[in-house]
Amino acid sequence: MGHNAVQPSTLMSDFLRQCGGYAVIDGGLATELERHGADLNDPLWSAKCLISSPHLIRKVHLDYLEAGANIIISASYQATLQGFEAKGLSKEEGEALLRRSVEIACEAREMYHNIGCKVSWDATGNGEILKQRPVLVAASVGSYGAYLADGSEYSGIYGDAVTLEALKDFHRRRVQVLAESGADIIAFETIPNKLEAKAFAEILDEEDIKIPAWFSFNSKDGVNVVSGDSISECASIADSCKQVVAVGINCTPPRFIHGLIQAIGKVTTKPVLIYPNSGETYDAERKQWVQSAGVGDEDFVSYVGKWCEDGACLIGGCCRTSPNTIRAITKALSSRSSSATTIQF
Ligand SMILES: C[S+](C)CC[C@H](N)C(=O)O
Ligand SMILES: N[C@@H](CCS)C(=O)O
Ligand SMILES: [Zn+2]
Repeated sequence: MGHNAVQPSTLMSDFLRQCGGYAVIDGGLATELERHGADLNDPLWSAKCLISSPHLIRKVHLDYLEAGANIIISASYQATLQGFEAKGLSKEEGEALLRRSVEIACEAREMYHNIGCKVSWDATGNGEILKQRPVLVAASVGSYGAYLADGSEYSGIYGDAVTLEALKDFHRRRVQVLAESGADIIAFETIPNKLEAKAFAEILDEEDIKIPAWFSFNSKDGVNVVSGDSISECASIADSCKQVVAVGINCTPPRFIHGLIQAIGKVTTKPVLIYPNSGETYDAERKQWVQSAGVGDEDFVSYVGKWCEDGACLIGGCCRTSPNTIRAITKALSSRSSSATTIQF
Protein backbone atom coordinates (compact mmCIF):
# COMPACT_ATOMS: atom_id res chain seq x y z
CA MET A 1 0.00 0.00 0.00
CA GLY A 2 1.06 3.58 -0.40
CA HIS A 3 2.16 5.68 2.49
CA ASN A 4 1.53 9.33 3.30
CA ALA A 5 -0.86 11.76 1.67
CA VAL A 6 -3.51 9.21 0.68
CA GLN A 7 -6.96 10.80 0.69
CA PRO A 8 -8.59 9.79 3.97
CA SER A 9 -11.87 9.28 2.18
CA THR A 10 -10.53 6.60 -0.15
CA LEU A 11 -7.78 4.79 1.78
CA MET A 12 -10.10 2.56 3.76
CA SER A 13 -12.58 1.83 0.99
CA ASP A 14 -9.77 1.02 -1.49
CA PHE A 15 -8.07 -1.17 1.09
CA LEU A 16 -11.23 -3.05 2.02
CA ARG A 17 -11.99 -3.64 -1.66
CA GLN A 18 -8.48 -5.05 -2.18
CA CYS A 19 -9.00 -7.30 0.83
CA GLY A 20 -12.25 -8.62 -0.62
CA GLY A 21 -14.56 -6.77 1.77
CA TYR A 22 -13.11 -7.94 5.10
CA ALA A 23 -9.71 -7.15 6.60
CA VAL A 24 -7.85 -8.88 9.41
CA ILE A 25 -6.29 -6.76 12.17
CA ASP A 26 -3.39 -8.28 14.15
CA GLY A 27 -3.61 -9.56 17.75
CA GLY A 28 -2.08 -8.58 21.09
CA LEU A 29 1.40 -7.17 20.58
CA ALA A 30 2.31 -6.96 24.26
CA THR A 31 0.91 -10.45 24.83
CA GLU A 32 3.28 -11.93 22.27
CA LEU A 33 6.24 -9.88 23.46
CA GLU A 34 5.66 -11.33 26.93
CA ARG A 35 5.27 -14.84 25.58
CA HIS A 36 8.71 -14.46 24.03
CA GLY A 37 10.15 -13.50 27.42
CA ALA A 38 9.90 -9.67 27.53
CA ASP A 39 9.29 -8.23 31.00
CA LEU A 40 6.71 -5.47 30.55
CA ASN A 41 6.39 -4.57 34.22
CA ASP A 42 7.41 -1.01 33.45
CA PRO A 43 5.65 2.35 33.01
CA LEU A 44 6.32 2.07 29.26
CA TRP A 45 4.74 -1.40 29.10
CA SER A 46 5.01 -2.75 25.50
CA ALA A 47 6.88 0.42 24.42
CA LYS A 48 9.74 -0.64 26.68
CA CYS A 49 10.75 -3.08 23.92
CA LEU A 50 11.41 -0.15 21.56
CA ILE A 51 14.45 0.44 23.76
CA SER A 52 15.30 -3.08 24.93
CA SER A 53 14.35 -5.42 22.08
CA PRO A 54 13.20 -3.86 18.78
CA HIS A 55 14.09 -7.10 16.94
CA LEU A 56 11.46 -8.91 19.05
CA ILE A 57 8.80 -6.38 18.07
CA ARG A 58 9.63 -7.00 14.41
CA LYS A 59 9.39 -10.75 14.92
CA VAL A 60 5.95 -10.42 16.52
CA HIS A 61 4.74 -8.21 13.64
CA LEU A 62 6.02 -10.85 11.20
CA ASP A 63 4.28 -13.63 13.12
CA TYR A 64 0.99 -11.73 12.82
CA LEU A 65 1.54 -11.16 9.11
CA GLU A 66 2.20 -14.85 8.66
CA ALA A 67 -1.02 -15.58 10.54
CA GLY A 68 -2.94 -13.52 7.97
CA ALA A 69 -3.09 -9.96 9.34
CA ASN A 70 -3.81 -7.16 6.86
CA ILE A 71 -3.11 -4.48 9.47
CA ILE A 72 -0.23 -4.44 11.94
CA ILE A 73 -0.30 -1.97 14.83
CA SER A 74 2.96 -0.34 15.95
CA ALA A 75 4.48 -0.66 19.43
CA SER A 76 3.66 2.98 20.28
CA TYR A 77 0.52 2.34 22.39
CA GLN A 78 2.28 3.38 25.62
CA ALA A 79 5.14 5.28 23.91
CA THR A 80 4.80 8.93 24.89
CA LEU A 81 7.30 11.77 24.91
CA GLN A 82 6.42 12.33 28.57
CA GLY A 83 7.00 8.65 29.41
CA PHE A 84 10.35 8.64 27.60
CA GLU A 85 11.34 11.86 29.35
CA ALA A 86 10.68 10.20 32.70
CA LYS A 87 13.28 7.61 31.65
CA GLY A 88 15.82 10.38 31.07
CA LEU A 89 15.48 10.52 27.28
CA SER A 90 15.56 13.84 25.43
CA LYS A 91 12.67 15.08 23.30
CA GLU A 92 14.67 14.20 20.17
CA GLU A 93 15.40 10.69 21.43
CA GLY A 94 11.73 10.21 22.32
CA GLU A 95 10.60 11.38 18.89
CA ALA A 96 13.11 9.02 17.26
CA LEU A 97 11.66 6.10 19.22
CA LEU A 98 8.14 7.00 18.10
CA ARG A 99 9.32 7.00 14.48
CA ARG A 100 11.21 3.76 15.08
CA SER A 101 8.01 2.02 16.22
CA VAL A 102 6.52 2.60 12.77
CA GLU A 103 9.76 1.80 10.93
CA ILE A 104 9.92 -1.58 12.67
CA ALA A 105 6.41 -2.42 11.46
CA CYS A 106 7.28 -1.23 7.93
CA GLU A 107 10.41 -3.41 7.97
CA ALA A 108 8.31 -6.42 8.97
CA ARG A 109 5.89 -5.72 6.11
CA GLU A 110 8.76 -5.46 3.63
CA MET A 111 10.32 -8.69 4.87
CA TYR A 112 6.96 -10.42 4.69
CA HIS A 113 6.29 -9.27 1.15
CA ASN A 114 9.81 -10.21 -0.01
CA ILE A 115 9.47 -13.68 1.43
CA GLY A 116 5.98 -14.07 0.01
CA CYS A 117 6.60 -12.89 -3.57
CA LYS A 118 6.37 -16.04 -5.66
CA VAL A 119 5.66 -16.97 -9.27
CA SER A 120 4.19 -20.35 -10.10
CA TRP A 121 4.16 -21.94 -13.55
CA ASP A 122 1.71 -24.52 -14.78
CA ALA A 123 2.42 -27.35 -17.24
CA THR A 124 1.51 -25.21 -20.29
CA GLY A 125 3.96 -22.48 -19.32
CA ASN A 126 1.40 -20.02 -18.01
CA GLY A 127 2.60 -18.10 -15.01
CA GLU A 128 0.85 -16.77 -11.98
CA ILE A 129 2.21 -14.13 -9.64
CA LEU A 130 0.83 -14.77 -6.19
CA LYS A 131 -0.63 -11.40 -5.34
CA GLN A 132 0.86 -9.61 -2.33
CA ARG A 133 -1.69 -9.41 0.41
CA PRO A 134 -2.53 -5.76 1.15
CA VAL A 135 -0.98 -4.71 4.44
CA LEU A 136 -1.40 -1.41 6.28
CA VAL A 137 0.82 -0.17 9.08
CA ALA A 138 -1.19 1.53 11.82
CA ALA A 139 0.58 3.83 14.29
CA SER A 140 -0.88 3.18 17.72
CA VAL A 141 -1.82 6.08 19.98
CA GLY A 142 -2.91 4.89 23.40
CA SER A 143 -4.87 7.07 25.77
CA TYR A 144 -3.63 9.37 28.54
CA GLY A 145 -4.79 6.58 30.87
CA ALA A 146 -2.32 4.19 29.22
CA TYR A 147 0.53 6.65 29.93
CA LEU A 148 -0.53 6.75 33.60
CA ALA A 149 0.38 3.03 33.63
CA ASP A 150 -2.15 2.19 36.34
CA GLY A 151 -4.90 0.65 34.22
CA SER A 152 -6.73 4.00 33.90
CA GLU A 153 -7.65 3.15 30.30
CA TYR A 154 -10.11 0.67 31.83
CA SER A 155 -11.79 3.33 34.00
CA GLY A 156 -11.54 6.45 31.84
CA ILE A 157 -11.78 8.56 34.99
CA TYR A 158 -9.04 11.19 34.85
CA GLY A 159 -10.42 13.75 37.32
CA ASP A 160 -11.50 17.36 36.73
CA ALA A 161 -7.94 18.68 36.40
CA VAL A 162 -7.54 16.81 33.10
CA THR A 163 -9.36 19.13 30.73
CA LEU A 164 -9.83 18.93 26.97
CA GLU A 165 -6.92 21.36 26.50
CA ALA A 166 -4.68 19.32 28.84
CA LEU A 167 -5.38 16.17 26.82
CA LYS A 168 -4.69 17.97 23.55
CA ASP A 169 -1.41 19.34 24.93
CA PHE A 170 -0.48 15.87 26.13
CA HIS A 171 -1.09 14.14 22.78
CA ARG A 172 -0.38 16.81 20.14
CA ARG A 173 3.33 16.32 19.43
CA ARG A 174 3.13 12.52 19.47
CA VAL A 175 0.34 12.58 16.90
CA GLN A 176 2.32 14.98 14.70
CA VAL A 177 5.42 12.78 14.82
CA LEU A 178 3.52 9.55 14.12
CA ALA A 179 1.62 11.19 11.24
CA GLU A 180 4.95 11.90 9.53
CA SER A 181 6.49 8.52 10.31
CA GLY A 182 5.50 6.55 7.20
CA ALA A 183 2.44 4.90 8.80
CA ASP A 184 -0.65 4.47 6.64
CA ILE A 185 -3.14 5.26 9.39
CA ILE A 186 -3.20 6.33 13.05
CA ALA A 187 -4.92 3.88 15.40
CA PHE A 188 -6.33 5.79 18.36
CA GLU A 189 -7.05 2.77 20.50
CA THR A 190 -8.58 1.82 23.84
CA ILE A 191 -10.19 5.30 24.06
CA PRO A 192 -11.98 5.25 27.42
CA ASN A 193 -14.09 8.43 27.36
CA LYS A 194 -15.73 11.10 25.26
CA LEU A 195 -13.36 13.90 26.28
CA GLU A 196 -10.34 12.07 24.90
CA ALA A 197 -12.15 11.25 21.64
CA LYS A 198 -12.89 14.96 21.32
CA ALA A 199 -9.23 15.80 22.01
CA PHE A 200 -8.08 13.41 19.27
CA ALA A 201 -10.62 14.76 16.77
CA GLU A 202 -9.58 18.35 17.47
CA ILE A 203 -5.87 17.54 17.11
CA LEU A 204 -6.49 15.85 13.74
CA ASP A 205 -8.33 18.92 12.59
CA GLU A 206 -6.14 21.66 14.09
CA GLU A 207 -2.88 20.06 12.95
CA ASP A 208 -4.30 19.22 9.54
CA ILE A 209 -3.04 15.67 9.92
CA LYS A 210 -2.51 14.20 6.46
CA ILE A 211 -2.99 10.50 7.09
CA PRO A 212 -6.32 8.93 8.07
CA ALA A 213 -7.16 7.62 11.52
CA TRP A 214 -9.42 5.16 13.29
CA PHE A 215 -11.06 5.63 16.66
CA SER A 216 -11.48 2.52 18.79
CA PHE A 217 -13.20 2.60 22.18
CA ASN A 218 -13.34 0.07 25.02
CA SER A 219 -16.26 -1.03 27.15
CA LYS A 220 -16.83 -3.15 30.23
CA ASP A 221 -20.60 -3.53 30.03
CA GLY A 222 -21.46 -3.73 26.32
CA VAL A 223 -23.55 -0.57 26.57
CA ASN A 224 -21.25 2.38 27.31
CA VAL A 225 -17.52 3.02 26.99
CA VAL A 226 -15.59 2.25 30.18
CA SER A 227 -16.02 5.73 31.71
CA GLY A 228 -19.81 5.42 31.43
CA ASP A 229 -19.99 7.85 28.48
CA SER A 230 -22.42 6.76 25.80
CA ILE A 231 -20.96 4.74 22.93
CA SER A 232 -23.32 6.57 20.56
CA GLU A 233 -21.92 9.95 21.59
CA CYS A 234 -18.35 8.69 21.34
CA ALA A 235 -18.92 7.12 17.92
CA SER A 236 -20.66 10.31 16.75
CA ILE A 237 -17.50 12.31 17.52
CA ALA A 238 -15.58 9.87 15.31
CA ASP A 239 -18.27 10.10 12.64
CA SER A 240 -18.00 13.90 12.50
CA CYS A 241 -14.23 13.91 12.08
CA LYS A 242 -13.28 13.87 8.40
CA GLN A 243 -9.91 12.16 8.93
CA VAL A 244 -11.53 9.21 10.72
CA VAL A 245 -12.09 6.33 8.29
CA ALA A 246 -13.20 3.59 10.69
CA VAL A 247 -14.78 3.41 14.15
CA GLY A 248 -14.96 0.54 16.56
CA ILE A 249 -14.14 -1.32 19.74
CA ASN A 250 -10.97 -2.97 21.05
CA CYS A 251 -9.67 -4.54 24.27
CA THR A 252 -13.20 -5.45 25.36
CA PRO A 253 -14.56 -8.93 26.14
CA PRO A 254 -16.01 -10.72 23.08
CA ARG A 255 -19.41 -11.18 24.74
CA PHE A 256 -20.02 -7.40 24.72
CA ILE A 257 -19.19 -6.77 21.08
CA HIS A 258 -22.49 -7.60 19.36
CA GLY A 259 -24.52 -4.82 21.01
CA LEU A 260 -21.73 -2.30 20.62
CA ILE A 261 -21.47 -2.86 16.84
CA GLN A 262 -25.20 -2.29 16.57
CA ALA A 263 -24.99 0.94 18.58
CA ILE A 264 -22.09 2.24 16.48
CA GLY A 265 -23.87 1.33 13.24
CA LYS A 266 -26.79 3.54 14.24
CA VAL A 267 -24.64 6.69 14.26
CA THR A 268 -22.12 6.17 11.46
CA THR A 269 -21.79 4.65 8.01
CA LYS A 270 -17.99 4.49 8.37
CA PRO A 271 -16.51 0.96 8.42
CA VAL A 272 -16.72 -0.69 11.85
CA LEU A 273 -13.64 -2.37 13.34
CA ILE A 274 -13.54 -4.86 16.16
CA TYR A 275 -10.52 -6.29 17.96
CA PRO A 276 -11.61 -7.62 21.34
CA ASN A 277 -9.40 -9.01 24.09
CA SER A 278 -9.79 -12.56 25.41
CA GLY A 279 -12.28 -11.49 28.08
CA GLU A 280 -9.78 -11.83 30.92
CA THR A 281 -9.28 -9.08 33.52
CA TYR A 282 -6.18 -6.90 33.85
CA ASP A 283 -4.62 -6.49 37.29
CA ALA A 284 -2.90 -3.11 36.87
CA GLU A 285 -1.00 -3.31 40.14
CA ARG A 286 0.74 -6.54 39.24
CA LYS A 287 0.66 -5.70 35.51
CA GLN A 288 -0.71 -9.19 34.87
CA TRP A 289 -3.86 -10.65 33.40
CA VAL A 290 -6.16 -12.67 35.67
CA GLN A 291 -6.89 -15.82 33.74
CA SER A 292 -10.46 -16.52 34.84
CA ALA A 293 -13.41 -15.67 32.61
CA GLY A 294 -11.47 -15.50 29.36
CA VAL A 295 -12.42 -17.31 26.17
CA GLY A 296 -10.19 -19.63 24.15
CA ASP A 297 -9.45 -19.15 20.46
CA GLU A 298 -12.30 -21.39 19.34
CA ASP A 299 -14.90 -19.51 21.37
CA PHE A 300 -13.49 -16.18 20.25
CA VAL A 301 -13.70 -17.17 16.63
CA SER A 302 -17.21 -18.54 17.00
CA TYR A 303 -18.32 -14.90 17.32
CA VAL A 304 -16.71 -13.73 14.07
CA GLY A 305 -19.60 -14.60 11.72
CA LYS A 306 -22.05 -12.79 13.97
CA TRP A 307 -19.85 -9.67 14.11
CA CYS A 308 -19.72 -9.62 10.30
CA GLU A 309 -23.49 -9.92 10.11
CA ASP A 310 -23.74 -7.06 12.61
CA GLY A 311 -21.76 -4.95 10.16
CA ALA A 312 -18.09 -5.15 11.22
CA CYS A 313 -15.59 -5.45 8.37
CA LEU A 314 -12.22 -5.14 10.11
CA ILE A 315 -11.67 -7.85 12.72
CA GLY A 316 -8.71 -8.85 14.88
CA GLY A 317 -7.72 -9.34 18.50
CA CYS A 318 -6.31 -7.24 21.32
CA CYS A 319 -4.69 -8.20 24.63
CA ARG A 320 -4.30 -11.95 25.33
CA THR A 321 -4.99 -12.93 21.74
CA SER A 322 -2.20 -14.51 19.69
CA PRO A 323 -1.20 -15.45 16.14
CA ASN A 324 -3.36 -18.58 16.59
CA THR A 325 -6.39 -16.35 17.19
CA ILE A 326 -5.54 -14.31 14.09
CA ARG A 327 -5.01 -17.45 12.00
CA ALA A 328 -8.49 -18.64 12.98
CA ILE A 329 -10.05 -15.23 12.25
CA THR A 330 -8.31 -15.17 8.85
CA LYS A 331 -9.79 -18.58 8.07
CA ALA A 332 -13.26 -17.53 9.20
CA LEU A 333 -13.16 -14.33 7.12
CA SER A 334 -11.68 -15.91 3.99
CA SER A 335 -14.93 -17.76 3.32
CA ARG A 336 -16.75 -14.40 3.28
CA SER A 337 -14.14 -12.51 1.31
CA SER A 338 -14.60 -11.99 -2.42
CA SER A 339 -10.97 -11.29 -3.36
CA ALA A 340 -8.97 -13.27 -5.90
CA THR A 341 -5.56 -14.28 -4.57
CA THR A 342 -3.64 -14.45 -7.82
CA ILE A 343 -2.92 -12.34 -10.88
CA GLN A 344 -3.07 -14.39 -14.09
CA PHE A 345 -0.81 -13.63 -17.01
C1 LIG B 1 -4.16 -2.22 27.69
S1 LIG B 1 -3.48 -2.32 29.32
C2 LIG B 1 -3.19 -4.00 29.57
C3 LIG B 1 -1.88 -1.63 29.05
C4 LIG B 1 -1.01 -1.57 30.25
C5 LIG B 1 -1.38 -0.52 31.23
N1 LIG B 1 -1.50 0.80 30.65
C6 LIG B 1 -0.33 -0.49 32.31
O1 LIG B 1 0.67 0.22 32.22
O2 LIG B 1 -0.48 -1.24 33.28
N1 LIG C 1 -1.86 -2.46 21.03
C1 LIG C 1 -1.49 -2.53 22.43
C2 LIG C 1 -2.62 -2.94 23.32
C3 LIG C 1 -3.79 -2.05 23.26
S1 LIG C 1 -4.93 -2.32 24.55
C4 LIG C 1 -0.28 -3.41 22.62
O1 LIG C 1 -0.39 -4.62 22.69
O2 LIG C 1 0.81 -2.86 22.71
ZN1 LIG D 1 -5.60 -4.48 24.56
